[in-house]
Amino acid sequence: MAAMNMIDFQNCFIFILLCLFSRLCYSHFFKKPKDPRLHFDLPPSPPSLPIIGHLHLLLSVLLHRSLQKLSTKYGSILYLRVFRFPVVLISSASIAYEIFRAHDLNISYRGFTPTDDSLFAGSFSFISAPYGDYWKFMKKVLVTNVFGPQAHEQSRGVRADVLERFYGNLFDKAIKKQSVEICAEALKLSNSSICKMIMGRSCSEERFRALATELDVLTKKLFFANMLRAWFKKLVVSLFKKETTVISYRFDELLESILVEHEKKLDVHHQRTDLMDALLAAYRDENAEYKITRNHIKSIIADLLFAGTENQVQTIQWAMAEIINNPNVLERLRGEIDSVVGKSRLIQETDLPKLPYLQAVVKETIRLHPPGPFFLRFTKEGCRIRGFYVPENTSVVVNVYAVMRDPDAWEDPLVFKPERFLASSRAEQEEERREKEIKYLPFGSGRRSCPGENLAYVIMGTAIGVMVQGFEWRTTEEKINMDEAVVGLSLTMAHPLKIIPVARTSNSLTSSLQKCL
Ligand code: HEM
Repeated sequence: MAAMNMIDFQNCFIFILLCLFSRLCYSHFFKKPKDPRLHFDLPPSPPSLPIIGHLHLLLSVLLHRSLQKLSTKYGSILYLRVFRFPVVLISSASIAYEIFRAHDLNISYRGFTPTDDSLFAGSFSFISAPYGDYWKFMKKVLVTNVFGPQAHEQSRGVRADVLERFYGNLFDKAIKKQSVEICAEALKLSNSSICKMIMGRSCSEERFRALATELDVLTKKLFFANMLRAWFKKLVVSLFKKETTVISYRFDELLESILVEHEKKLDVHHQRTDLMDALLAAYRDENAEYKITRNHIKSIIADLLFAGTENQVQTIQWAMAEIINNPNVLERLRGEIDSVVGKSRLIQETDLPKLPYLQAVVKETIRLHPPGPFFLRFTKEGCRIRGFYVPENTSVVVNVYAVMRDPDAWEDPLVFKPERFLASSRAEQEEERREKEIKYLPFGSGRRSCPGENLAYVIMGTAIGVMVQGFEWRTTEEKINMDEAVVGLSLTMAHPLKIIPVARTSNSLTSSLQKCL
């Protein structure tokens, strides 16, 4: 009898558990939330599936293209639902302009859930930080020590050195008649420039590349997790916690040793020479505006390495592919460089203002092939965009790829046409600046836009300039295959560019560069 009672009790307990579980599932997945459309005028929405909403539309390898097709069919502002979590997708230049004009502060947060002790997307990260005291303090430190005009001027020699080595490597390969993997060479250049500017030394590219690739993939997962909310988001993020911790630990190990080196150097020489020194000084300053920790220092360095390297690598690769596929562009570009710089010394940063066509080639490359095809923000409060209501805590995804191929904003949007960025008169330049603000968003917009834009133009411009000035390029195919692939969140070439340099001069141009510096 006792045993029977026990079984009854167990069954009853299981039954109650099942009821509770079904109720939870029902209320989470099936019960309709109070339909906000009854109260608000939400943006249009494509047909969705039960439970998952529009999730199936986001499961695409070339997501930027699937979303672009979706917006062509249903509209430039769309309301999507991932389970019950709202996402607003923006795909036109004019709407993107409107949200940054009218709602910049409201969407100045990326909505990342801090993964506590991690250097990435954690509570120490500058990129993930909400717009507030920490972000403002760090932005000031970054402008003073890396991105501002004075800091830029001071680090010019470092970049010239790296550029010279970049040319030297290519020249070496040309002599040995070896092919060049553009991504690998561009990574050395980009990584060394950024590392030397912020830490006064370079890091091992192999080690960095391995970490950056892992991090890129992880970021994609966190990016999607961040479109979700509350406990569900925490659950998804916790699934990647181990991965995040492992990558973070490896970066931490690398950066802690460099930090210790800097501490020793500062104790002996008392002289600040790079960003890490400035951050250490702030860390030791009792009266600093914001009290930062060692983790803040390592996290911002990791942020800069991550945000500043791969984007440039991909742009340099796409630019060379476009230049080789468009012989008329190559001819005009080389003509401009030869006439301004000549053939006896290597191009340098200070030549760039006199090379408008080179600048236009870089801009047009990023327009057609933005390395980050979309970026994510979060609404803090409900707001109206184009007359539609966008509720609070909605993920706002701007499809930059679609915006910069928007046929309403760009003439021949699919054609590689650097001339579109050439402005002859001052009035035209002003017009171009205004237009650019509206429809050219590869670096984002508003207060959370990319602080590295000018620096990136200089590093990429001189790198592309060197490749065009110093070498002819041979390929095995008649036309370079421009198919796209996405690695992590970066838009890259499906068939990495491998080309053979032939030096245009029998002697290296670098010794003459040294005389100029
Ligand atoms: C081709 C080169 C680059 C591209 C296309 C690019 C693009 C972007 C984009 C789209 C954003 C997000 C903007 C937004 O949310 O509105 C961003 C943010 C950021 N980028 Fe870049 N970037 C490039 C190079 C760099 C470089 C060289 C650095 C630094 C060394 C850098 C550092 C950052 C940082 C720190 C942020 C976060 C800003 C914040 O949260 O306030 N980027 N970048």
